[in-house]
Formats: sequence, C-alpha cells, structure tokens
Amino acid sequence: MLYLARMDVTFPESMSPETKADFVAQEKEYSGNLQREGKMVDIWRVVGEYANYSVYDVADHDELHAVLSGFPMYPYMKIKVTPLAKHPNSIK
Ligand SMILES: O=C(O)CC1=CCC(=O)O1
Repeated sequence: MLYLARMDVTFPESMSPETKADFVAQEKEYSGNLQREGKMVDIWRVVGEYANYSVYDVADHDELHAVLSGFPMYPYMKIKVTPLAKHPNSIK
C-alpha cells in the first residue's frame, strides 16, 4: 500500500545545537535505510519549512506505523498520513 505523509518537525527551543545535529545524523541514516529497502519511495522538503512530504510503500497501516514511529525525530514530529489509491487516469 502507498501512503503520503507530511511531517512537521519542531524541536524544543532548549535543545542544544549538538543534540539537534545528532538527531539530523540519526534521521539521515534511518531514512537512507528505508529508501534502500524500498519502503520510502520519495522524500521532498516543503520549501521554507522544517517539513517534508514523503511516500511509503509498505504492507499495511501497522507497518507504516512501525516505520513512522521508528524515526529518531518521531517525538518531535507532527505527521499527517494520506493513503493513496491508483488514479484511473494514470498511465503508469
Ligand atoms: O524533514 C526532515 O528533515 C526530517 C525527516 C524526516 C524523515 C527524514 O528523512 O527527514
């Protein structure tokens, strides 16, 4: 199943730059692994915001929840998920 997720990240103001940098590095590694596994199909930055749109190809809602809740930044994210179905006009 395909899902579109929008993730908005908000770190506490009290978080140190070093801790933030550590989260960014951990997130990059986790995200890269998901992409290599084919579970994250794409990810795009929302221009001007600390947010992304990303597309997941996973078995079901439960797997998506496991993937999303495994992000190191998960405690600092607001996530909106939209399940995707094939559009009848798609030529792919
Ligand atoms: O948008 C970000 O930078 C946070 C993030 C979530 C998944 C990812 O790869 O980065």
